[in-house]
Amino acid sequence: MLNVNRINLHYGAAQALKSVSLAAQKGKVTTVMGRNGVGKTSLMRAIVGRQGISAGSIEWNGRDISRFAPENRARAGIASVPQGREIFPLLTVKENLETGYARLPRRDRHVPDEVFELFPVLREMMGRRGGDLSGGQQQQLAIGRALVTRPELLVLDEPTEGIQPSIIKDIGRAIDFLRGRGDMAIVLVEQFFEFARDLADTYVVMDRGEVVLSGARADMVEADVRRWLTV
Ligand SMILES: Nc1ncnc2c1ncn2[C@@H]1O[C@H](COP(=O)(O)OP(=O)(O)OP(=O)(O)O)[C@@H](O)[C@H]1O
Repeated sequence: MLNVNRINLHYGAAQALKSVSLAAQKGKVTTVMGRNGVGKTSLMRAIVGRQGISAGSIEWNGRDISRFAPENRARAGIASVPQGREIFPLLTVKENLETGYARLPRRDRHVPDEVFELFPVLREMMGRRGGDLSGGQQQQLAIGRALVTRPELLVLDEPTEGIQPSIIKDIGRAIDFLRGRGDMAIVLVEQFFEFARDLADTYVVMDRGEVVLSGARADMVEADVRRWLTV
């Protein structure tokens, strides 16, 4: 279980997160919604260790990982699909997937079958360069690369951004499948409201660095959430 407890995050003097709390459980999807620039990516970066926090704590499976370096969080089972995907354009699809091997014992250094079951296009494209894939295929590759590390916490930052509807559906199905396996906690940052709503077990809405609404999807009042999302 992930517990983010009242964290602050600063960029120099500018405060991007103010006392933000969030929980994520295995077998559940926690969605983070909010307009551009409200701090969603900063929260993701804090969870995976790419940005330090200035107050509060981040606990994963009962351990305080607030001061862990990103590679130690990865070793503890945390993987992310960053905004903009960050795949390696000059490496092939196969090589991109293999970059996930670094933290795995030798016997686990293979791509799990489920990656190709969820995203068959990756098998067809194994020899192609990452940079030659469409945006949607790159997003599938970024998710596949995260799954290679067999994460127990998967953090996805706006996976539908700039992606065509058919691939958005595939990504939604993949997230739903991974949730159903029950052994992975999923944090989904998403601005596409319907996509976020349909996948959420619990949700938080952020505005100006703070959580302004949160709860179970079953109790969500859509109009209240939408009010925070419209400009
Ligand atoms: N590296 C940085 N240095 C300084 N300020 C930053 C940095 N990264 C983000 N910010 C600022 O922190 C605030 C939160 O940004 P963040 O990217 O976390 O928001 P976001 O909700 O993810 O937005 P988007 O949906 O556009 O990705 C913004 O005001 C942004 O300008």
